[in-house]
Amino acid sequence: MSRPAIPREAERSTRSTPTTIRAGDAAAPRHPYREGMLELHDVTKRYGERLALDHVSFAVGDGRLTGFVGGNGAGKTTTMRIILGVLASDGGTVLLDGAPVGAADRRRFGYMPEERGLYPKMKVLEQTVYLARLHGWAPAAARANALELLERLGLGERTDDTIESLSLGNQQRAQIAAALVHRPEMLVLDEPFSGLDPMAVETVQAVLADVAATGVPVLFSSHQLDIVERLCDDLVIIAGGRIAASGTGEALRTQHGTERWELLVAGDAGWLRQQPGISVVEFDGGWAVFEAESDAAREAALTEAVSRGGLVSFSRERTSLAQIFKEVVQ
Ligand SMILES: Nc1ncnc2c1ncn2[C@@H]1O[C@H](COP(=O)(O)OP(=O)(O)OP(=O)(O)O)[C@@H](O)[C@H]1O
Repeated sequence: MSRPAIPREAERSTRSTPTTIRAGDAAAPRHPYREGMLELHDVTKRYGERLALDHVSFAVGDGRLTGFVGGNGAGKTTTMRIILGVLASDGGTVLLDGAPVGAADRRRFGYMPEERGLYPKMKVLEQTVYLARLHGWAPAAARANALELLERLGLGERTDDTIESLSLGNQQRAQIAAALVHRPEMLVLDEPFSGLDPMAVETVQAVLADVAATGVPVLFSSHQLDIVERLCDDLVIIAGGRIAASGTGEALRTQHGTERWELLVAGDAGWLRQQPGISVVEFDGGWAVFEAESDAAREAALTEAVSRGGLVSFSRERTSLAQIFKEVVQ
């Protein structure tokens, strides 16, 4: 995966970036555009008696948009805070390119926390530039990055407004700009799509896809399964502090999705309910979605539809993430 052509280190101020030595390669300083992945191994976290994370393991590959999905209280925020080092785990490891993630790595991460943290009285551009400067960017480059990003996120007209004067959706866009303005090498976003209107969702999706396309690993949590399904390369599903499933959408479909079939006939498809080995999941007049207990049962249903006449279509339904989610968390 190719990295952006922008010479980031050269554009930064003279503040030096700490050098990390790769495990197993004592002589080589870490390349600023690293390739590799973020990995969690057996990460465990307790809050008093409550076991919030129970041996959580998964990976976020370079250039992969990874959706982190789970119900309320499943452990997403806790996991993200541990990745970012704002919370200590009770066990397990977080690795970047095979080496434990340290403070120097984390300075190159981008993070959008659950509790949004911009200064309400500060102007949008001023705030965004300030955050880039905190990460070591020189003034002119910080301003150029901030302006480009704010424009892209639809805040080009609002750069001189204070954060508190923005609508909640626009504050959210500003928060996303804040997480991205220093061109992070790893991006972690807690619910970046919550509270966004459909146009803003599209804009943010495109921005995140572009960031991932430069080779950055991106992990984001969301309750909006349709967005996750559309956007993600990989998925991690967490339930009750344990990883219930992870992998590409296709792999999860193959492993977990119960096959469903969709039938459309010109008349009424009510007869399908009486078909042996068939269980109707959704029904509306001549349209039905059903599961078949065997290939023979499915073929018999199709034969019956043909013999009754008026068959319009018969196809396999693509398993939705919502369906997989229900299946793996129950
Ligand atoms: N500071 C805390 N003290 C005690 N328990 C906590 C604390 N933070 C989280 N928990 C508990 O740990 C579990 C995981 O919480 P977490 O916030 O990580 O879940 P989540 O998946 O992000 O949920 P949501 O989607 O609702 O934001 C929950 O049972 C929660 O109540």
